[in-house]
Amino acid sequence: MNPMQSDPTVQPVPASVTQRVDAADITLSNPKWAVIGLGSNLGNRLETLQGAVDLLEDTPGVRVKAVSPVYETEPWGVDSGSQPSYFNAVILVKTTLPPSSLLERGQAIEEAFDRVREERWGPRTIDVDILSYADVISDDPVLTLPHPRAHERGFVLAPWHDVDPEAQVPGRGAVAELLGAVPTDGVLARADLELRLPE
Ligand SMILES: Nc1ncnc2c1ncn2[C@@H]1O[C@H](COP(=O)(O)OP(=O)(O)OP(=O)(O)O)[C@@H](O)[C@H]1O
Ligand SMILES: Nc1nc2c(c(=O)[nH]1)N=C(CO)CN2
Repeated sequence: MNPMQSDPTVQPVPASVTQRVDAADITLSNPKWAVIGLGSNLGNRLETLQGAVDLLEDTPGVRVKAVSPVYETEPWGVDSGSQPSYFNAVILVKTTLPPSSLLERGQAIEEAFDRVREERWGPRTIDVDILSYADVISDDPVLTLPHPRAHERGFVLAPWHDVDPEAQVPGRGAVAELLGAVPTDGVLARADLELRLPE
């Protein structure tokens, strides 16, 4: 058979499919900045934070671009003295993943560190929060963007400001301004510790 002859069994690709493929191509060639908050108050907290950074970097479509200093912080939202102190950090990633896939990956990382959910704001080996994704604003309870409590938490705003002094919390204002308006006693930089930026 002449290979140049058209194959009658091949159907034309519907326009809707072409559009979806084109849209996916645009996402792939147009990575977005996302900001991720990490917290740990059980086990080897520094090793766990580093493990989460490394697992994010190992994720296809995610590149870790910056890591904040490590903070040791008093547990927020619970009775003082009822839980061990946290290590918190904030990282900046560039990603071609959509927000829902980034959330899923964060939750898979929590599971990899055997995180258990028993009580609200209970102690945990690792918490991976999506603090912001580009300038997206969404009140979907499965993935609220920006994170609904980021703007009122010193343990989030202090490391976020360190890693990106010009950052904005979409719809809420500049991280620098918000940081000036929240209590930061019990939010201490641990200059003796640091996270490695994956190569
Ligand atoms: N921006 C977000 N980042 C991570 N999870 C989110 C976000 N918005 C909504 N969620 C949802 O919140 C649910 C509960 O998350 P999680 O158990 O980590 O809460 P928490 O860390 O204890 O508390 P907080 O949300 O106050 O930090 C998740 O199942 C997830 O679907
Ligand atoms: N200091 C501190 N307190 C918290 C933290 C956290 O990461 N650090 N996370 C919480 C639920 O996400 C609740 N309280």
